[in-house]
Amino acid sequence: MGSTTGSDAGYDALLVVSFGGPEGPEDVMPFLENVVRGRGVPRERLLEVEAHYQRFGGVSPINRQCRELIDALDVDLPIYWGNRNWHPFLEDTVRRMKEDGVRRAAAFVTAAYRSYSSCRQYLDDIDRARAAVPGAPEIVKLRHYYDHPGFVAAMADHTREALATLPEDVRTGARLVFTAHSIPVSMARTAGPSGGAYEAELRETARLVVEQVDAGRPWDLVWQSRSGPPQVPWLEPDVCDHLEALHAEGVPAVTLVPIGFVSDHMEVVYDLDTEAADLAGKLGMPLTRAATAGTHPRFVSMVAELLAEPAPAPCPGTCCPAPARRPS
Ligand SMILES: CC1=C(CCC(=O)O)c2cc3nc(cc4[nH]c(cc5[nH]c(cc1n2)c(C)c5CCC(=O)O)c(CCC(=O)O)c4C)C(CCC(=O)O)=C3C
Ligand SMILES: [Fe+2]
Repeated sequence: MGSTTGSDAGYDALLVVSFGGPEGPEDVMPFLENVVRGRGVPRERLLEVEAHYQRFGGVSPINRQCRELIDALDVDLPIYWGNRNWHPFLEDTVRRMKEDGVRRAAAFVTAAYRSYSSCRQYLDDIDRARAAVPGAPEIVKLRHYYDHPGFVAAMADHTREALATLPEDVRTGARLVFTAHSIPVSMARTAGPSGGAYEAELRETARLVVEQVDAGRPWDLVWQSRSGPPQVPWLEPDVCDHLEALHAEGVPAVTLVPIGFVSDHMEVVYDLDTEAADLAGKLGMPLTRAATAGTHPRFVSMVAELLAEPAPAPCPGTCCPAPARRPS
């Protein structure tokens, strides 16, 4: 396993860590129960989300996207893959890594920004999986890559392509609307080492993308896929409310850029391509959606570049704290 990639930091394997998603109708409810265990998501919300998955035959695009990314990666290390919420589960993968003799793996997490859900929770998942496997390998989480030139270049290319598919007469006036998964306001406040990192990092990535695509074009950052009980405040505005507001202001067209997701998820194919697209149709407002980073060559090469960096310092234990667990 003498490798060029990652040899400085001494890795002998790459572990891709993701959220996981169902791959058939029977998987949907058990998957959702894994996601929301102890998190106080109301039953009605769960049934609503179940229906989104069932519209697509119970299949989320996320696992396929993980497989495609892994196939596209060009690294001189064995690659493993483990998820938080669905097969292949992280714990099973860590067990296999141990059996294969892996000693020190780098973890690439398919979430680019800092928050409890997108950083600390993955660190906790890794710790829990290691604790369940005696002799488990050391696992070093690679750094956050929201502002990495590879991620930015991929999203800039995809944004340019989506703008170019708008009808010509509305293209010049079209607004770029960046979207990310909403999180509770309390979680946003405590994101990162000094708070507010989730929103600040998303804004920075959006700014870098706009700079490459069309500096000076107006853009917004809005939120999608709100969950949780209605009395708990989450980041706003929601993308659909925002589309209505833009339409009322006379904005002639929109290109949505799901900057918060690194590949297609149910949130992208349902909340944007179905719900937001239907709304735009009703409003008579042309809408296109930028592809996620997925297997864009610059995003793929970014992973190898991250592996070649010196091992990052671990997140301070105080950053991105877990929210209080609520019974559902
Ligand atoms: C910040 C963030 C990311 C981005 C970072 C990352 O990528 O990790 C993300 C990704 C994802 N979220 C996903 C799915 C879900 N998220 C939920 C619920 C929640 N998400 C939250 C936050 C985030 N989520 C939060 C604070 C909750 C409330 C409950 C809790 O505190 O955990 C629920 C429950 C039902 C509902 O929607 O209410 C589902 C089904 C999928 C898979 C989709 C697929 O199958 O394609 C992916 C990639
Ligand atoms: Fe963190």
